[in-house]
Amino acid sequence: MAFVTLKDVLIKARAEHYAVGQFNINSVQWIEAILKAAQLNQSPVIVAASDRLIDFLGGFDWIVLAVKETMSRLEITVPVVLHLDHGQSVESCLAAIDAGFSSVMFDGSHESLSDNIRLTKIVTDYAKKNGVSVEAEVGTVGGNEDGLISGIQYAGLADCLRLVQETGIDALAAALGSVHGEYVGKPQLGFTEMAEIAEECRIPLVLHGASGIPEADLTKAIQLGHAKININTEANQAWFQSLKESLASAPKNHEPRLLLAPATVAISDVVSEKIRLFGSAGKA
Ligand SMILES: O=C(O)C[C@@H](O)[C@H](O)C(=O)COP(=O)(O)O
Ligand SMILES: [Zn+2]
Repeated sequence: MAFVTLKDVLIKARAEHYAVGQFNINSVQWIEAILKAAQLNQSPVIVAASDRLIDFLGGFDWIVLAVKETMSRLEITVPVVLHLDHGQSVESCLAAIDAGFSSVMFDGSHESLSDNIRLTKIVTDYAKKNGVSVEAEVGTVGGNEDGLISGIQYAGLADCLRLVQETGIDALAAALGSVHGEYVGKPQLGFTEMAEIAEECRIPLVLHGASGIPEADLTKAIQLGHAKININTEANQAWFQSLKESLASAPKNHEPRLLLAPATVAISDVVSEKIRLFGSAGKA
């Protein structure tokens, strides 16, 4: 079964005010867990590999093969996007496209706006020729380093408009106060700016760093135009918690399958919960 693109799933999601979840893979276990949850809930899904983990995961070709094989083995019928998350260079994005990813994010958020636009445009030109969708970012999503939140830089409307209009991207990650990893304190999302950017840019918005954001804020973000929501940390925390419980309950067990099978179910449960919250269940 072929992968679909962000455009295939996000335009409908934005129009009908739900969001499609992006769930990151951290090993083959995650692939199975995410696909099973999407199929169970009859939801479109975005399976993402973060650029920083491509080598750890076995490389672009292996990831494409592994996701396709798992879809076939599990008889997955729901729409699946295979997305490169936080592509760190033009070269990475082109390599992902050549390997068969159906979508890429070019993360030029640390570049000047003009370089971000210039590099994103190289990616969109190549992606369009290959029928692949592109996400790009303006502003900076914060990070949690040793319990300190830093690096949040809110996206401005004028910058968002330029990036969208000058590159032809399919989805826009406008950083509006969210943070990758665990939050310290309450997230401060810029809802006023969000409404304005969604209204003016007219393309689906992407929310990075969605783990730990209260449900009401996520629902509001969806109503205001977010059609793609990224979750990684909460699935990893569920995996870790399950693994700790397995180790504690049978400390002499060294059989990986017995330790990891419950953890796969724990990931799946988080994905199912998010799919229902985002309103994409039954939208496949
Ligand atoms: O950790 C990664 O490399 C992927 C994440 O940045 C992902 O794009 C994301 O935004 C998820 O955020 P989280 O749920 O706060 O981990
Ligand atoms: Zn992210």
